[in-house]
Amino acid sequence: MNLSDHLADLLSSVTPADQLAMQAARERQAQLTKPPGALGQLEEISVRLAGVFRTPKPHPRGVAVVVAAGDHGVAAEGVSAFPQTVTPAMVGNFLLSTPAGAGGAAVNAIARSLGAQVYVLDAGVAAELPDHPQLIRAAARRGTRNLRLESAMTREETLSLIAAGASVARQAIGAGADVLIPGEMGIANTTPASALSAKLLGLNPAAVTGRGTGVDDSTLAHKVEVIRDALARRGSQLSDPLGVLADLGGYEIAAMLGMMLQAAALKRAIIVDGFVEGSAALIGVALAPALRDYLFAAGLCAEIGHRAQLDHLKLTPMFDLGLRLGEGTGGVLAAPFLLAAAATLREMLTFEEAGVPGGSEPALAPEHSLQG
Ligand SMILES: O=C(O)c1ccc[n+]([C@@H]2O[C@H](COP(=O)([O-])O)[C@@H](O)[C@H]2O)c1
Ligand SMILES: Cc1cc2nc[nH]c2cc1C
Repeated sequence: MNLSDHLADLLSSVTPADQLAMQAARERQAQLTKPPGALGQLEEISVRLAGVFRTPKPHPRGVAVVVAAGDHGVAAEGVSAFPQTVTPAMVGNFLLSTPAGAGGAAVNAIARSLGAQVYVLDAGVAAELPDHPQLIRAAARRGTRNLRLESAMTREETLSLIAAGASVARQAIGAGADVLIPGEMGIANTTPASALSAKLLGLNPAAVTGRGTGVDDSTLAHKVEVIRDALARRGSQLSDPLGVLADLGGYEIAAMLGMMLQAAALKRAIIVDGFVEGSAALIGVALAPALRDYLFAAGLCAEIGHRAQLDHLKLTPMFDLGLRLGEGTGGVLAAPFLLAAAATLREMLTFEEAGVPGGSEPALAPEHSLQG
């Protein structure tokens, strides 16, 4: 199958969540031993999980994060607080042996603390990466082109990274993941993420461009100008979301999009971590609106454009810890909320089952009805 047929196939497999299972879950939530609504946001999460897993008693088990790494030609414009050499060095860090286990980065430590699997994908790092048995190679090119001046990626490269992301999602799901977290690492990637967000949301670049790794005021102003120039090229049209991604995106963003589409096609829950992940999700819902049913927002991240992304996606963040790291860290932190929400629906007893007074009266069967 060629790559564009592969994408068309994936898009047509992304179908809406199961409304009947959601309705049954809502009814069950109303009978569980707690005041109505007392589990707050966990209740809506549990109902949405019922829709994803197509049962009023969902039982998601494995959690996996895939860290896709890529470099960006636009780094040459001086839009990051860190040099591009940090990207391959961090890929090394994701894979390093440490006394605690594999990987010395935040995502490794957080994933270990919660029992989540970590996969590492070279989506297009600029430097040659040394071989490592756990490194999944998918680079179509060593870093994107400079999006200020030209299209960052070709359509073929974009399709190839979407397919690579889909493939690693199948691998993770095959190994037991029911909750998939796309994560990323790539110096300068908040610039493409901001450019994509400005374009897709129709917002002024200044409204969706933040400090990323922590750029100062003058670098932030320059970053906004770089994004304005990129948009002024008019290299793509909103009616062609794949073209927009190729024009303004990044290889790891395309890979995360592929992961999301594949996980949704296989009816798994997807946690969307931060601002860079959010930009992949915006392309995803433009291509396949039903993708939204499978997305769960982790926390609100510190990038100023994140709120606008989540509003567009109609997703509610689960916490606000001021995270601005990336790597899928917030997504991994959010996973226990999903597992716990599903457990309430699956394992809590109803008022009737537990013999607790105060539940709503079950509807009278017609043969017992006073008028019957
Ligand atoms: O996704 C986010 O919310 C996020 C917010 C701020 C920074 N990051 C990470 O920081 C890097 C991009 O920042 P920058 O300043 O180089 O564009 C990249 O490696 C991302 O993983 C990620
Ligand atoms: C050290 C470092 C680690 C990161 N992880 C994700 N983005 C990052 C950016 C930097 C600079």
